[in-house]
Amino acid sequence: MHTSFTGPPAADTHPTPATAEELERHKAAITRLGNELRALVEAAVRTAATPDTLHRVAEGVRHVTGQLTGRRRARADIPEVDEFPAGTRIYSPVTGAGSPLAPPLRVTPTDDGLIGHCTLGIAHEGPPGYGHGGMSAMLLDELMGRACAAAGAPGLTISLQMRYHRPVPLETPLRILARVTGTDHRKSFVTGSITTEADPATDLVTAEGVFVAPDPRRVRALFPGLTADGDPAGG
Ligand SMILES: CCCCCCCCCCCCCCCC(=O)SCCNC(=O)CCNC(=O)[C@H](O)C(C)(C)COP(=O)(O)OP(=O)(O)OC[C@H]1O[C@@H](n2cnc3c(N)ncnc32)[C@H](O)[C@@H]1OP(=O)(O)O
Repeated sequence: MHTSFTGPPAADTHPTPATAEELERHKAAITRLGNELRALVEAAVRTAATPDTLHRVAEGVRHVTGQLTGRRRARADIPEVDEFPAGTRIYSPVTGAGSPLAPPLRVTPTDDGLIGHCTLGIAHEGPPGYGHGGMSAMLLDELMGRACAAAGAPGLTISLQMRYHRPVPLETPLRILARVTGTDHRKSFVTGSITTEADPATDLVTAEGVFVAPDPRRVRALFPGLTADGDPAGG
């Protein structure tokens, strides 16, 4: 068992999945809820409904929220369905299928790094019709961090320099690239870019980052949810 929970177990909660099949079922259910929540967020920030309707919907959402607060993971616990640090982070605000905050970014390897695909919605808006600059930074920070992990040196961002060349259009398929360009002991130097799928030659945003693999003696203190061999801890 990987994940620990706080609070009393509720009768309507599923026992912690143990088999690969149960994990897949759990991931599918998390993903389905994430899809519905993303649709709700998008509808909520786009709607022109009346105040009465908004109050009625808010009441319904409060009721739904109450169904998910019985059995919860603690702050530092790593969900059982996750592969930390290089793989699935199902509640990541960038790549997580289960997070209503995530576009989500779909990541695949390239010859020399990673490529990500996503489409930003109106919930990610900065200037009218365009993506928030913080969203661009979040997409790049995540993919650049994942590129370090894919290259065998998972690390945390110590510096991220952003250049915003052109606004990033909403509701337009995007292409995000990340590549490790060099290393120095525990530091990795990484570049990244955002373009549209339709025009991959025109950089909208570029970034340069430095990531540091934490001192191994600090990893347990930083991530108490990991065991000594780097797997999520039991709980
Ligand atoms: C199994 C293990 C997995 C672990 C890896 C998990 C990765 C999981 C990936 C999730 C996917 C990505 C997600 C998106 C990326 C985020 O969003 S990360 C969140 C934002 N970043 C942070 O919160 C990092 C905050 N900073 C820190 O906690 C500490 O600086 C660190 C990164 C743990 C390094 O601490 P440390 O291991 O004690 O390093 P230390 O020995 O002090 O320094 C090593 C070198 O780095 C330099 N350095 C260290 N920190 C800094 C700094 N803040 N500023 C400037 N230079 C610095 C030092 O000067 C030193 O350089 P040299 O003297 O060798 O030239």
